[in-house]
Amino acid sequence: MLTILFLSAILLLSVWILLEKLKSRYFILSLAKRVQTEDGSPLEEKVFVVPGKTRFGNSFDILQVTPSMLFKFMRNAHSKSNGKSYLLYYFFGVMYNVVRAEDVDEIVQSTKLITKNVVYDLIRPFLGEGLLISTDQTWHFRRKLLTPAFHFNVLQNFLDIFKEESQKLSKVLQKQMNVELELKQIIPKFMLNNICETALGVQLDDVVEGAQYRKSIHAIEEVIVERFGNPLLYLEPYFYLFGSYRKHVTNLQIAHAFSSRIIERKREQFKQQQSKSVDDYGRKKRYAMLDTLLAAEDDGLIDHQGICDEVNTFMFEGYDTTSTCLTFTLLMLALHEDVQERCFEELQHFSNDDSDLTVFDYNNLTYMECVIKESLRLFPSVPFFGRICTEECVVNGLILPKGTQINIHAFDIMRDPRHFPNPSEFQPDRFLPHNTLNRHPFAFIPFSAGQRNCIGQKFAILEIKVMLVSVLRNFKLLPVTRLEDVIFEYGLVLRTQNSVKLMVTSRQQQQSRTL
Ligand code: HEM
Repeated sequence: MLTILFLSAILLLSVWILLEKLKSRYFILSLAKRVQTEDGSPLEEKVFVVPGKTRFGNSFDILQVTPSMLFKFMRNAHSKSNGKSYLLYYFFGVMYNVVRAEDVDEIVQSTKLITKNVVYDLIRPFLGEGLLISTDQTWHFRRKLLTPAFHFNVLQNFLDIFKEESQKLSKVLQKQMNVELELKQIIPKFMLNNICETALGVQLDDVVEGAQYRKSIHAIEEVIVERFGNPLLYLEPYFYLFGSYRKHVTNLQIAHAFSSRIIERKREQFKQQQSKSVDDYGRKKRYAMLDTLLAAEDDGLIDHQGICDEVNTFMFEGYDTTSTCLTFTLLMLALHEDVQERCFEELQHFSNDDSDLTVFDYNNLTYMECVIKESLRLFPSVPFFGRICTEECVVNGLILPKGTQINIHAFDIMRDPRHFPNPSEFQPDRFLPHNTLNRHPFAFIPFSAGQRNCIGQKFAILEIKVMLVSVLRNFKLLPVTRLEDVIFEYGLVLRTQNSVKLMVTSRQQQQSRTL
């Protein structure tokens, strides 16, 4: 009897020791491997582990949440972390959330960490293996192929198109002076026209077509966000049975049919112009984005599906991000009359006729650029971006198990008071050249950083400047939406639950009234 008791005690002790050992390596109830520190120091010294609501880690913390609840959940986790980057444990894996500029460096500079994480799997049916989502050789090859399509010389050719659209925008505003304007009903149309006519080289003369595309993108986004907030919907069969599967498929068809029609139209034009692959001086022509892809197709370097994926990626990336940026910049200008006036004054140093302005003139609008950057700092169109560890990797002194999801929260990083004192205040002067000298290189990352940074950032800044110049010359912006009433939410880009509104009034009338 004694022997049996003794043996049972030994067995229990062994099981207990084994479990303790396992517990230090694995989060048993989450079926996930734990993050360890490289130097064996306590994990809490390097990173904050967000306590879960149940014994299963954070697996049940964000089931069936709305996009705004999810946004709030992440901000709450950040506020609890005391400025440290933080870990969330889910079933089968861990998520490393980066909220410090100092922690960004090793991730974006790593040649191993270029694969996007599970969030992007939800976008894959829409954008396929386009530049945003693809990885390894496909990504390397396409990035190299498309980089020249964003060369300065190519951007220069886009200037007239941007100016034309900015004038169209001003005409629309002219008809709606002194009434409340909902910016999302106005801005996106012109930004979609811009990307279609520049990068893709096709004019959107059919207005209904563009409107339908924008509606379909919105519907696709709604479904993606619904899945994003409920991990069960990541599972295809569950999504098929209980999610908005039909809505997803119908709208994908509309969006893909739209981009296919654009490719077909351009293919016709391209065949006719193709005979001339050098310019008048005998130099190899630099093509805009879709021409580059069609030329590569001729050389057997990309297939039709590849072109579709890239066109979808560029149309989406090139229109929703810039619409969001312009919307928030206009809002901030309306709310800060002094900043608006300084921008207007800066314009007085340039020709009064927009058609005379060159790319160099737009580059020299230093203060306006500060305003755009400060708006992007506070309201980054892409509030976070992700990577996955395709193998175990050491980052910032942490051993991240294979499969770790990494999210870099630009939204939090760019509101870090160590790099931006009084971070909630709108202070464009922070970006004047002498004020940026000693700033951490990854404190301001609205376009991401490293090799997977935004290929279209120069395009975006030029485009937004051209639109702003035309608006500010003609109108004074007056506030309607107050910042304290804005409720942020996650979408494919940063969204607000309520509409962003402002009013415009004629600048000439205003001036004659004050004289
Ligand atoms: C204010 C406007 C914009 C912002 C804030 C922005 C931001 C970003 C960010 C943060 C990324 C990295 C995303 C990630 O890693 O998940 C990115 C990537 C990308 N952006 Fe932009 N973007 C803007 C405008 C544009 C425009 C105008 C275009 C095209 C004309 C464009 C095309 C792309 C593409 C193709 C990628 C993927 C690049 C790669 O992985 O190689 N973006 N952008």
